Amino acid sequence: MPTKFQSNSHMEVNHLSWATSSKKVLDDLSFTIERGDFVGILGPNGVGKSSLLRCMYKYMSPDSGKVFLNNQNIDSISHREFASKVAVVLQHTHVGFSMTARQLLATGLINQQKWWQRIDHNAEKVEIDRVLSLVDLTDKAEQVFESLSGGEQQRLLIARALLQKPEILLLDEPTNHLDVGYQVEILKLIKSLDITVVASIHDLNLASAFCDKLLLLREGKLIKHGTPAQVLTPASIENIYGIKTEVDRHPKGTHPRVTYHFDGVRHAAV
Ligand SMILES: Nc1ncnc2c1ncn2[C@@H]1O[C@H](COP(=O)(O)OP(=O)(O)OP(=O)(O)O)[C@@H](O)[C@H]1O
Repeated sequence: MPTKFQSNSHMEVNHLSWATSSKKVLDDLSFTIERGDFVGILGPNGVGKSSLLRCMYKYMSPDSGKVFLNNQNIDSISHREFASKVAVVLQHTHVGFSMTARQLLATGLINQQKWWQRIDHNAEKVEIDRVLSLVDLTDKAEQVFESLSGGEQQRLLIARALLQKPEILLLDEPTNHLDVGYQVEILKLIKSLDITVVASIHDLNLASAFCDKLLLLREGKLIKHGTPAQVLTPASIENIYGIKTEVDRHPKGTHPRVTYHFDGVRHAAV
């Protein structure tokens, strides 16, 4: 059957499957990412979230199925053109040799330069200072990447992705390593960009508060896709994670709030 694109489709994953020699990791996944949506990918450890993202950013080819960007099969888009539209922030990024935060950010601008253009170092500096300030790392600009804390590295990599001015940002656990304050700050920042975002997230309450749509995976299959209220029900959470929860409305918003049951745990007296 030919793919029927939805009018607002920014990315489309169509019957995507991928397996290792011993395991079917992604099993016939189909969904549409609408333009401007912040989409969260949820599911237990090892369920295939990173593998799905890898297929979506052209790092890995699926065994079957297709991924479309602006209704164009990503296989037919050159890596350079793809990189000008889609930025990626991974969980573990190795920076091969010692680079300061500022030098690392400068590498994020290389893709945008055309060979006939002279590099405007002043404009580059202004742009780098802007994103350093956005992620609150101005005072770390001259520090070597490896000597930054895990959270600082994560924020710097997000800043580098923002320099690309992508239309789509794909993030693998962007809140990993971040303390609660920065988790909220980074998600607020990402949300304020007004671009399409797809991110794997473990924290159900943060996913509920920030995401427009959620994809819930189990054993490589898409179990639910919809708004946080449609996806985050006690039944689906118990089905996927095996824990009991209460789900009500967040008192400061309309999104679901998930409270975990800790049966059998003796809590401290108040
Ligand atoms: N290149 C590979 N070779 C062998 N197995 C792989 C490979 N890539 C992924 N896997 C396996 O596929 C499964 C899904 O891995 P993936 O990293 O996509 O899960 P995830 O949902 O992102 O997990 P987590 O939440 O722990 O980050 C895991 O069992 C993993 O070991």
